[in-house]
Amino acid sequence: MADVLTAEAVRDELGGLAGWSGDPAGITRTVELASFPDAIAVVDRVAATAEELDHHPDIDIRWRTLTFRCVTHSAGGVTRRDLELARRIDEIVESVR
Ligand SMILES: C[C@H](O)[C@H](O)[C@H]1CNC2=NC(N)=NC(=O)C2=N1
Repeated sequence: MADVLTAEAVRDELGGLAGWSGDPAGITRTVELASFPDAIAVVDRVAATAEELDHHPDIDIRWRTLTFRCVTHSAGGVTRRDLELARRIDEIVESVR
C-alpha cells in the first residue's frame, strides 16, 4: 500500500482519472466551482474524507478554483492511497457541481 508507483503505473492509472495529471512525484487536478462557497463546501467535504482515510491532499484555494495534489509524503511519491483519495475527491466535486 505504501509503495511508490512506477511512472508506467501512474500513467496507466491516470487513464482512468479524468482531469488528473502528474507522475510518481504527485498527481494534481484543478477544478472550478460555481462560487467561492461551493469551493469551500468541496474543501470541507474533502477534509472530512481525508480524516476518514487518514490521508490528506495538498489544497490550493483561489476564489472558486481549487487545485488538489495527492502524494504520500511519508513514502516520497504517489501510492495507491493517492489514487483512492483522488477518486473520492472526484466524487465530492461531482456531488457539489
Ligand atoms: C500519522 C499519519 O498517518 C500520517 O501523518 C499521515 C497523515 N496524512 C498523510 N497524508 C499524506 N498525503 N501523506 C502522508 O504521508 C500522510 N501521513
